[in-house]
Amino acid sequence: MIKNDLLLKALRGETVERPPVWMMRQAGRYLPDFMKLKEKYDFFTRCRTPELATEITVMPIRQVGPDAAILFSDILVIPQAMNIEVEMKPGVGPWLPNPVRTTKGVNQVNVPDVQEELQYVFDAIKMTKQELNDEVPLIGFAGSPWTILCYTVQGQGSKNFDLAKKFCFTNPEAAHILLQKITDTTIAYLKAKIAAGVDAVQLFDSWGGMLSPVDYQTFSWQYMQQIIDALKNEVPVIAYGKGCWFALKEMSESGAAALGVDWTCTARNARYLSGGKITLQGNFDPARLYSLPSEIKKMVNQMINEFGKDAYIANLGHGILPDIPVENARAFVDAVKEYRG
Ligand SMILES: Cc1c2[nH]c(c1CCC(=O)O)Cc1[nH]c(c(CCC(=O)O)c1C)Cc1[nH]c(c(CCC(=O)O)c1C)Cc1[nH]c(c(C)c1CCC(=O)O)C2
Repeated sequence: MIKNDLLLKALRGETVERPPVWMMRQAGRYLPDFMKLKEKYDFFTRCRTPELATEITVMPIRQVGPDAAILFSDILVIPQAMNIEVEMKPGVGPWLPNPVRTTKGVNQVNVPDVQEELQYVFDAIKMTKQELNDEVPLIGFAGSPWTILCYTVQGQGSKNFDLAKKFCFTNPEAAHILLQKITDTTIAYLKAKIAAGVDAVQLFDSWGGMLSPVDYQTFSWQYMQQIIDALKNEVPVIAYGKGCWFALKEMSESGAAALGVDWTCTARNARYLSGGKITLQGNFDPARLYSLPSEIKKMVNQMINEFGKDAYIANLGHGILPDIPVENARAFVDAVKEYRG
Protein backbone atom coordinates (compact mmCIF):
# COMPACT_ATOMS: atom_id res chain seq x y z
CA MET A 1 0.00 0.00 0.00
CA ILE A 2 2.80 2.42 0.90
CA LYS A 3 4.87 3.19 -2.20
CA ASN A 4 8.23 3.51 -0.47
CA ASP A 5 8.03 0.77 2.15
CA LEU A 6 11.79 0.37 2.76
CA LEU A 7 11.42 1.33 6.44
CA LEU A 8 8.65 -1.22 7.02
CA LYS A 9 10.69 -3.89 5.24
CA ALA A 10 13.74 -3.16 7.39
CA LEU A 11 11.56 -3.28 10.51
CA ARG A 12 10.38 -6.75 9.45
CA GLY A 13 14.00 -7.78 8.83
CA GLU A 14 13.43 -8.34 5.10
CA THR A 15 16.22 -8.05 2.53
CA VAL A 16 16.42 -4.58 0.96
CA GLU A 17 18.36 -3.10 -1.95
CA ARG A 18 19.61 -0.36 0.40
CA PRO A 19 18.81 0.61 3.99
CA PRO A 20 16.03 3.15 4.66
CA VAL A 21 17.04 6.52 6.11
CA TRP A 22 15.38 9.18 8.27
CA MET A 23 16.71 11.61 10.88
CA MET A 24 15.56 12.05 14.45
CA ARG A 25 14.18 15.60 14.86
CA GLN A 26 14.08 15.96 11.08
CA ALA A 27 10.95 18.12 11.39
CA GLY A 28 12.77 21.03 12.98
CA ARG A 29 14.84 24.12 13.21
CA TYR A 30 17.54 23.46 10.60
CA LEU A 31 14.83 24.02 7.94
CA PRO A 32 14.47 27.70 6.92
CA ASP A 33 10.73 27.24 6.25
CA PHE A 34 10.28 25.91 9.79
CA MET A 35 11.95 29.05 11.14
CA LYS A 36 9.50 31.21 9.17
CA LEU A 37 6.55 29.44 10.80
CA LYS A 38 8.27 29.78 14.17
CA GLU A 39 8.17 33.57 13.85
CA LYS A 40 4.39 33.50 13.48
CA TYR A 41 3.23 30.75 15.86
CA ASP A 42 4.54 29.62 19.24
CA PHE A 43 5.64 26.03 19.75
CA PHE A 44 2.49 24.48 21.19
CA THR A 45 0.29 26.36 18.69
CA ARG A 46 2.30 24.60 15.98
CA CYS A 47 1.70 21.28 17.73
CA ARG A 48 -2.01 21.92 18.32
CA THR A 49 -2.93 23.13 14.83
CA PRO A 50 -3.23 20.10 12.53
CA GLU A 51 -2.62 22.19 9.39
CA LEU A 52 0.69 23.48 10.82
CA ALA A 53 1.78 20.12 12.24
CA THR A 54 1.07 18.54 8.84
CA GLU A 55 2.97 21.21 6.95
CA ILE A 56 6.02 20.83 9.22
CA THR A 57 5.92 17.01 9.12
CA VAL A 58 5.93 16.97 5.32
CA MET A 59 8.59 19.73 4.97
CA PRO A 60 11.66 17.45 5.33
CA ILE A 61 10.08 14.86 3.01
CA ARG A 62 9.90 17.44 0.22
CA GLN A 63 13.15 19.28 1.02
CA VAL A 64 15.54 16.56 2.21
CA GLY A 65 13.95 13.31 1.02
CA PRO A 66 14.12 10.72 3.85
CA ASP A 67 12.26 7.40 3.55
CA ALA A 68 9.89 8.09 6.45
CA ALA A 69 8.04 11.00 8.00
CA ILE A 70 7.85 11.58 11.77
CA LEU A 71 4.91 13.57 13.05
CA PHE A 72 5.74 17.08 14.25
CA SER A 73 4.74 17.17 17.91
CA ASP A 74 6.61 16.77 21.20
CA ILE A 75 7.04 14.16 23.92
CA LEU A 76 5.89 16.80 26.45
CA VAL A 77 2.27 16.85 25.21
CA ILE A 78 1.84 13.85 27.55
CA PRO A 79 2.57 15.66 30.84
CA GLN A 80 0.44 18.56 29.54
CA ALA A 81 -2.47 16.19 29.03
CA MET A 82 -1.88 14.84 32.56
CA ASN A 83 -2.56 18.24 34.13
CA ILE A 84 1.07 19.36 34.37
CA GLU A 85 1.77 22.78 32.90
CA VAL A 86 4.50 22.78 30.21
CA GLU A 87 5.80 25.84 28.38
CA MET A 88 8.42 26.02 25.64
CA LYS A 89 10.55 29.05 26.49
CA PRO A 90 12.47 30.51 23.55
CA GLY A 91 16.19 30.08 24.20
CA VAL A 92 15.58 27.87 27.25
CA GLY A 93 13.55 24.90 25.99
CA PRO A 94 10.96 23.04 28.05
CA TRP A 95 9.85 24.90 31.21
CA LEU A 96 7.48 23.40 33.79
CA PRO A 97 6.51 26.08 36.34
CA ASN A 98 5.10 23.55 38.86
CA PRO A 99 7.37 20.48 38.85
CA VAL A 100 6.12 17.33 40.60
CA ARG A 101 8.38 16.57 43.58
CA THR A 102 6.14 15.19 46.34
CA THR A 103 3.66 12.38 46.97
CA LYS A 104 0.92 15.02 47.03
CA GLY A 105 2.09 16.30 43.65
CA VAL A 106 2.00 12.79 42.20
CA ASN A 107 -1.54 12.29 43.50
CA GLN A 108 -2.67 15.39 41.62
CA VAL A 109 -1.42 14.03 38.29
CA ASN A 110 -4.27 12.71 36.09
CA VAL A 111 -4.45 9.73 33.79
CA PRO A 112 -6.54 11.57 31.21
CA ASP A 113 -8.98 10.52 28.52
CA VAL A 114 -6.56 10.86 25.61
CA GLN A 115 -9.37 11.37 23.10
CA GLU A 116 -10.41 14.45 25.03
CA GLU A 117 -6.98 15.92 25.72
CA LEU A 118 -4.97 14.94 22.64
CA GLN A 119 -7.51 14.88 19.80
CA TYR A 120 -5.40 17.50 18.01
CA VAL A 121 -2.58 14.97 17.61
CA PHE A 122 -4.89 12.37 16.09
CA ASP A 123 -6.34 15.00 13.74
CA ALA A 124 -2.80 15.97 12.69
CA ILE A 125 -2.02 12.31 11.93
CA LYS A 126 -5.11 11.93 9.73
CA MET A 127 -4.33 15.13 7.85
CA THR A 128 -0.64 14.19 7.42
CA LYS A 129 -1.55 10.73 6.10
CA GLN A 130 -3.74 12.40 3.47
CA GLU A 131 -1.02 14.84 2.53
CA LEU A 132 1.62 12.08 2.28
CA ASN A 133 -0.68 10.08 0.02
CA ASP A 134 1.08 6.82 0.98
CA GLU A 135 4.42 7.99 -0.45
CA VAL A 136 6.35 7.09 2.74
CA PRO A 137 5.35 5.65 6.13
CA LEU A 138 4.49 7.93 9.06
CA ILE A 139 6.18 7.34 12.42
CA GLY A 140 4.38 8.23 15.64
CA PHE A 141 6.29 8.61 18.90
CA ALA A 142 6.28 9.10 22.64
CA GLY A 143 8.88 9.69 25.30
CA SER A 144 9.73 6.84 27.65
CA PRO A 145 8.07 7.15 31.07
CA TRP A 146 11.51 7.76 32.65
CA THR A 147 12.36 10.56 30.20
CA ILE A 148 8.95 12.18 30.82
CA LEU A 149 9.53 11.86 34.59
CA CYS A 150 12.87 13.62 34.13
CA TYR A 151 11.18 16.78 32.81
CA THR A 152 8.17 16.48 35.11
CA VAL A 153 10.33 16.45 38.25
CA GLN A 154 13.34 18.53 37.14
CA GLY A 155 11.08 21.16 35.60
CA GLN A 156 13.45 21.84 32.70
CA GLY A 157 16.27 20.33 30.68
CA SER A 158 19.40 19.39 32.65
CA LYS A 159 22.86 17.96 32.19
CA ASN A 160 22.32 15.27 34.83
CA PHE A 161 18.64 15.42 35.93
CA ASP A 162 19.82 15.43 39.54
CA LEU A 163 16.46 16.42 41.01
CA ALA A 164 14.67 13.68 39.06
CA LYS A 165 17.11 11.08 40.38
CA LYS A 166 16.90 12.46 43.91
CA PHE A 167 13.11 12.13 43.80
CA CYS A 168 13.31 8.51 42.56
CA PHE A 169 15.90 7.47 45.14
CA THR A 170 14.34 9.25 48.14
CA ASN A 171 10.66 8.59 47.35
CA PRO A 172 10.63 5.49 45.12
CA GLU A 173 7.01 4.69 45.99
CA ALA A 174 5.76 7.99 44.61
CA ALA A 175 8.15 7.76 41.66
CA HIS A 176 6.72 4.37 40.66
CA ILE A 177 3.14 5.64 40.97
CA LEU A 178 4.07 8.53 38.67
CA LEU A 179 5.88 6.25 36.20
CA GLN A 180 2.85 3.94 36.07
CA LYS A 181 0.48 6.86 35.44
CA ILE A 182 2.72 8.05 32.59
CA THR A 183 2.90 4.49 31.21
CA ASP A 184 -0.88 4.04 31.24
CA THR A 185 -1.39 7.40 29.53
CA THR A 186 1.30 6.64 26.95
CA ILE A 187 -0.21 3.26 26.05
CA ALA A 188 -3.66 4.80 25.49
CA TYR A 189 -2.07 7.66 23.55
CA LEU A 190 -0.02 5.44 21.23
CA LYS A 191 -2.97 3.10 20.63
CA ALA A 192 -5.00 6.11 19.53
CA LYS A 193 -2.12 7.29 17.32
CA ILE A 194 -2.09 3.86 15.67
CA ALA A 195 -5.87 3.99 15.20
CA ALA A 196 -5.41 7.43 13.56
CA GLY A 197 -2.97 5.92 11.05
CA VAL A 198 0.71 5.88 12.08
CA ASP A 199 2.62 2.99 10.52
CA ALA A 200 5.28 2.54 13.22
CA VAL A 201 6.05 3.94 16.64
CA GLN A 202 9.31 5.09 18.25
CA LEU A 203 9.86 5.39 22.00
CA PHE A 204 12.45 8.03 22.90
CA ASP A 205 14.33 7.20 26.09
CA SER A 206 16.58 10.21 25.66
CA TRP A 207 17.76 10.22 29.28
CA GLY A 208 17.89 6.48 30.00
CA GLY A 209 21.68 6.71 29.93
CA MET A 210 21.57 8.91 33.06
CA LEU A 211 20.77 5.80 35.11
CA SER A 212 23.07 2.98 36.23
CA PRO A 213 22.30 -0.35 34.54
CA VAL A 214 20.49 -1.60 37.65
CA ASP A 215 18.44 1.57 38.10
CA TYR A 216 17.70 1.58 34.38
CA GLN A 217 15.82 -1.72 34.79
CA THR A 218 13.89 -0.41 37.79
CA PHE A 219 13.02 3.11 36.71
CA SER A 220 12.97 2.93 32.92
CA TRP A 221 13.04 -0.41 31.17
CA GLN A 222 10.18 -2.18 32.95
CA TYR A 223 7.84 0.63 31.84
CA MET A 224 9.19 0.63 28.26
CA GLN A 225 8.52 -3.11 28.22
CA GLN A 226 4.88 -2.58 29.26
CA ILE A 227 4.41 -0.18 26.36
CA ILE A 228 6.07 -2.54 23.86
CA ASP A 229 3.91 -5.44 25.10
CA ALA A 230 0.78 -3.37 24.56
CA LEU A 231 1.68 -2.29 21.01
CA LYS A 232 3.91 -4.89 19.39
CA ASN A 233 1.06 -6.80 17.77
CA GLU A 234 -0.34 -3.64 16.18
CA VAL A 235 2.66 -1.87 14.60
CA PRO A 236 6.46 -2.23 14.71
CA VAL A 237 7.99 -0.48 17.73
CA ILE A 238 11.44 1.16 17.64
CA ALA A 239 13.02 1.50 21.10
CA TYR A 240 15.65 4.24 21.23
CA GLY A 241 17.71 4.77 24.36
CA LYS A 242 20.49 7.33 24.40
CA GLY A 243 23.49 5.95 26.26
CA CYS A 244 21.67 2.65 26.87
CA TRP A 245 24.00 0.24 25.05
CA PHE A 246 24.29 -1.73 28.33
CA ALA A 247 20.60 -2.69 28.00
CA LEU A 248 20.70 -3.86 24.37
CA LYS A 249 20.41 -7.53 25.31
CA GLU A 250 17.18 -7.06 27.28
CA MET A 251 15.87 -4.69 24.66
CA SER A 252 16.52 -7.25 21.91
CA GLU A 253 14.32 -9.77 23.74
CA SER A 254 11.45 -7.33 24.29
CA GLY A 255 9.39 -7.70 21.13
CA ALA A 256 10.56 -4.34 19.79
CA ALA A 257 11.07 -4.49 16.00
CA ALA A 258 14.19 -2.32 16.11
CA LEU A 259 16.58 -0.72 18.57
CA GLY A 260 18.06 2.77 18.26
CA VAL A 261 21.72 3.23 19.18
CA ASP A 262 23.81 6.37 19.65
CA TRP A 263 27.28 7.09 18.25
CA THR A 264 29.21 6.01 21.35
CA CYS A 265 28.59 2.33 20.52
CA THR A 266 30.27 0.65 17.54
CA ALA A 267 28.09 -1.22 15.07
CA ARG A 268 29.96 -4.41 15.89
CA ASN A 269 29.34 -4.02 19.61
CA ALA A 270 25.67 -3.14 19.09
CA ARG A 271 25.19 -6.22 16.89
CA TYR A 272 26.99 -8.40 19.41
CA LEU A 273 25.04 -7.11 22.42
CA SER A 274 21.68 -7.33 20.65
CA GLY A 275 22.23 -10.90 19.46
CA GLY A 276 22.95 -10.20 15.80
CA LYS A 277 19.43 -10.52 14.35
CA ILE A 278 17.27 -7.60 15.41
CA THR A 279 17.10 -4.47 13.23
CA LEU A 280 19.30 -1.64 14.52
CA GLN A 281 18.87 2.09 13.89
CA GLY A 282 21.49 4.82 14.10
CA ASN A 283 24.05 6.02 14.82
CA PHE A 284 25.77 8.95 13.02
CA ASP A 285 27.08 11.58 15.43
CA PRO A 286 24.72 14.56 14.83
CA ALA A 287 27.71 16.92 15.14
CA ARG A 288 29.36 15.11 12.20
CA LEU A 289 26.81 16.82 9.95
CA TYR A 290 29.01 19.92 10.38
CA SER A 291 31.60 18.17 8.16
CA LEU A 292 31.79 18.81 4.43
CA PRO A 293 29.18 16.92 2.36
CA SER A 294 31.97 14.88 0.70
CA GLU A 295 33.21 13.74 4.10
CA ILE A 296 29.68 13.03 5.35
CA LYS A 297 29.14 10.76 2.35
CA LYS A 298 32.34 8.83 3.03
CA MET A 299 31.45 8.35 6.69
CA VAL A 300 27.90 7.24 5.86
CA ASN A 301 29.23 4.56 3.52
CA GLN A 302 31.53 3.34 6.25
CA MET A 303 28.63 3.29 8.74
CA ILE A 304 26.45 1.17 6.45
CA ASN A 305 29.33 -1.20 5.74
CA GLU A 306 29.79 -1.68 9.46
CA PHE A 307 26.10 -2.29 10.30
CA GLY A 308 25.38 -4.17 7.05
CA LYS A 309 22.63 -3.10 4.63
CA ASP A 310 19.98 -5.49 6.02
CA ALA A 311 18.22 -5.31 9.38
CA TYR A 312 19.42 -1.72 9.51
CA ILE A 313 17.89 1.77 9.43
CA ALA A 314 20.32 4.61 8.77
CA ASN A 315 19.74 7.51 11.17
CA LEU A 316 21.58 9.88 13.46
CA GLY A 317 22.50 8.78 16.98
CA HIS A 318 20.33 11.60 18.43
CA GLY A 319 18.36 14.57 17.07
CA ILE A 320 19.69 16.79 14.29
CA LEU A 321 21.25 20.03 15.61
CA PRO A 322 19.49 23.32 14.80
CA ASP A 323 22.34 24.99 12.86
CA ILE A 324 23.12 22.18 10.42
CA PRO A 325 23.04 23.44 6.81
CA VAL A 326 20.17 21.82 4.88
CA GLU A 327 22.60 20.69 2.17
CA ASN A 328 24.56 18.69 4.78
CA ALA A 329 21.36 16.97 5.93
CA ARG A 330 20.65 16.24 2.28
CA ALA A 331 24.18 14.84 1.80
CA PHE A 332 23.50 12.41 4.68
CA VAL A 333 20.20 11.22 3.19
CA ASP A 334 21.57 11.08 -0.37
CA ALA A 335 24.59 9.05 0.70
CA VAL A 336 22.29 6.33 2.03
CA LYS A 337 20.10 6.46 -1.07
CA GLU A 338 23.19 6.12 -3.30
CA TYR A 339 24.59 3.20 -1.31
CA ARG A 340 25.28 0.21 -3.51
CA GLY A 341 27.35 -1.99 -1.22
C1 LIG B 1 13.76 15.13 24.94
C2 LIG B 1 12.77 15.39 23.85
C3 LIG B 1 11.91 16.52 23.73
N1 LIG B 1 11.15 16.35 22.58
C4 LIG B 1 11.53 15.19 21.95
C5 LIG B 1 12.51 14.56 22.75
C6 LIG B 1 13.09 13.20 22.46
C7 LIG B 1 14.11 13.27 21.40
C8 LIG B 1 15.39 13.90 21.79
O1 LIG B 1 15.97 13.49 22.81
O2 LIG B 1 15.83 14.78 21.06
C9 LIG B 1 10.97 14.61 20.73
C10 LIG B 1 10.60 15.49 19.61
N2 LIG B 1 10.49 16.86 19.57
C11 LIG B 1 10.10 17.26 18.33
C12 LIG B 1 9.90 16.10 17.55
C13 LIG B 1 9.30 16.17 16.16
C14 LIG B 1 9.52 15.15 15.21
C15 LIG B 1 10.93 15.05 14.70
O3 LIG B 1 11.30 15.86 13.84
O4 LIG B 1 11.67 14.14 15.14
C16 LIG B 1 10.25 15.00 18.33
C17 LIG B 1 10.28 13.52 17.97
C18 LIG B 1 9.89 18.65 17.87
C19 LIG B 1 10.54 19.74 18.62
N3 LIG B 1 10.55 19.92 19.97
C20 LIG B 1 11.20 21.09 20.27
C21 LIG B 1 11.65 21.69 19.08
C22 LIG B 1 12.44 23.01 18.95
C23 LIG B 1 11.79 24.18 19.58
C24 LIG B 1 10.99 25.07 18.67
O5 LIG B 1 10.82 24.80 17.49
O6 LIG B 1 10.48 26.08 19.17
C25 LIG B 1 11.21 20.86 18.03
C26 LIG B 1 11.37 21.09 16.56
C27 LIG B 1 11.36 21.63 21.64
C28 LIG B 1 11.90 20.69 22.64
N4 LIG B 1 11.28 19.57 23.10
C29 LIG B 1 12.10 18.92 24.00
C30 LIG B 1 13.27 19.67 24.13
C31 LIG B 1 14.45 19.28 24.98
C32 LIG B 1 13.13 20.80 23.31
C33 LIG B 1 14.03 21.98 23.20
C34 LIG B 1 15.14 21.70 22.30
C35 LIG B 1 16.01 22.92 22.13
O7 LIG B 1 15.52 24.04 22.28
O8 LIG B 1 17.16 22.68 21.80
C36 LIG B 1 11.77 17.65 24.67
